[in-house]
Amino acid sequence: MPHTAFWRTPLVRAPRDLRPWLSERGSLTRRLISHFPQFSVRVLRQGFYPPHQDERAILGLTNALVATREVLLCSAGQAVIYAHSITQRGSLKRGFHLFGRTGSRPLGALLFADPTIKRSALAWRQLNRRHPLWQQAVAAAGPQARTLWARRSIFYAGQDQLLVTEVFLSPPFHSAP
Ligand SMILES: C=C(O[C@@H]1C=C(C(=O)O)C=C[C@H]1O)C(=O)O
Repeated sequence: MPHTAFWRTPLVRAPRDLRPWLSERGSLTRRLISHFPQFSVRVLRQGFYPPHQDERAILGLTNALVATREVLLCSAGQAVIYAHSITQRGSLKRGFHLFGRTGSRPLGALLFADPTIKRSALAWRQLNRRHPLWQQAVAAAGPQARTLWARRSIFYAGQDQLLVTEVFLSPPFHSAP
């Protein structure tokens, strides 16, 4: 299943101010650093967890646990993005060997520093409270708008794939709940 399955909401539906963020093909981390003061990465969890159902279909996974990294990207201590990234266990020994050792450095800085790593097209959707990513964002960052814009794409290092999903939080990207 392509990563765009169920993630086909046209960008014109997004608030105008949010569109440049949703469509940024360069590093989102870099864009955040240039727009928001005191950028930091708060690692929520990094380890082996079951993938979400749609992630399993996208990466052709079995029920096995996948290497998972969940972070809040913050400005002055305020969460602005919830990011959820997964890759297969074997990829930690190959294309994404740095994934397990990223720590509180932004993953984007590593991905975009390597010219051999390629990125797929971006895909977008609005998440509501039934979606596990909306629930995880709320659990990590506190009350949120009823729907949140999110985007996802796959990074490729040879045969290895890393699926990165970024959820834009409120504030500053959405009005209050
Ligand atoms: C993919 C990027 O990396 C960002 C940083 C992440 C992290 O540190 O885990 C995760 C997703 C992104 O928001 C990027 O900067 O575009």
